[in-house]
Amino acid sequence: MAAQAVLRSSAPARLLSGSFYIRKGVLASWQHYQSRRPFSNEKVLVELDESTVMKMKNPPVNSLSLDVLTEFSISLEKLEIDRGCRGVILTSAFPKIFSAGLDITEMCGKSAEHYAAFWRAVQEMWLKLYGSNMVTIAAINGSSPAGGCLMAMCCDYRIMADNPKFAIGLNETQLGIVAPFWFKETMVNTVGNRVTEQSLQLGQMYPAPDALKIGLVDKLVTEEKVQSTAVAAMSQWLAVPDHARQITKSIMRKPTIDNLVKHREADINNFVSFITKDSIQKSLQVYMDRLKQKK
Ligand SMILES: CCCCCCCCCCC/C=C/C(=O)SCCNC(=O)CCNC(=O)[C@H](O)C(C)(C)COP(=O)(O)OP(=O)(O)OC[C@H]1O[C@@H](n2cnc3c(N)ncnc32)[C@H](O)[C@@H]1OP(=O)(O)O
Repeated sequence: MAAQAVLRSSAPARLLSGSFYIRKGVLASWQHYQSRRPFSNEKVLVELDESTVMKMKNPPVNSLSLDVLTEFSISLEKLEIDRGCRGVILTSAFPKIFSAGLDITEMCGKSAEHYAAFWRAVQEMWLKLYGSNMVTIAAINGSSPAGGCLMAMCCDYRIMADNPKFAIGLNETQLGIVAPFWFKETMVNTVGNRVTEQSLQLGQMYPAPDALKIGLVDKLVTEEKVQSTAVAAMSQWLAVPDHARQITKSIMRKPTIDNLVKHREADINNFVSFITKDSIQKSLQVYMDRLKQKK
């Protein structure tokens, strides 16, 4: 129930409305006490050290299941209303994988109701992360296809491990599926229209050095330095006055966020009717089989 309540709230209220600050003020004292402690969730760890760090921990590859997405949105919401938290670093608890993207098993052989709930959770994660008032920095310590790339692109700044074996991109067409309009818009806002058009059609995954070249990530450092570099970048971003940075972020992102909010239900219906097609189910199954056979 709690998860559903959070999933129904909408992120733009955080980024775009003044009422957020009133709410923050009222709740500040107990929340400050509550949320300065690390949260012990199962699949999304929140560590409150030098910087606040959210670590995805869903073995083996941090696929984004309904559970993970729900836990992620709840954790981010908690941080969002915590006056003591102005920025968050998003990373993976596992070396070599940031996130394998959406959990393909959530999109195979399930009911239409399940697909609708799953897609709502994907949307909610995006609304909360893309619409966050906090400074968000992705510490990409491994590969990051599709939904993993989307999460990274939602952040304000991206640091990736400098290893050509790690790749990032929206590879949906390689699975026989289509990146929805708001994935596309997030990528356009990150790397521009031409690169997005080509990347999406080809389902292109970019090894880290190429990702830097096209601006999909902002900085490459050695694997060991990804997190410390994120902490250093965070202090730089936090040196800017919050109100000015937040309003600027809102000006940049509001049209994209509004577009999904406006078409949210239609987008869920589109997803359900797309994913329930026999041909799409077959494509996903073939892709999963191939993944399993590659060993
Ligand atoms: C009109 C238009 C309407 C549009 C409507 C919308 C249409 C739908 C939009 C859907 C958008 C989808 C977004 C996505 O994110 S889809 C997911 C894409 N992800 C991938 O392609 C990644 C696949 N995985 C990999 O490439 C590798 O696993 C990876 C590089 C991440 C790691 O490699 P590694 O060698 O370390 O690990 P394995 O490959 O051996 O994998 C270990 C086990 O994990 C399973 N696995 C991997 N990825 C996933 C996944 N995404 N979901 C579920 N399970 C996954 C893999 O099968 C292995 O399992 P077993 O150990 O059981 O074999």
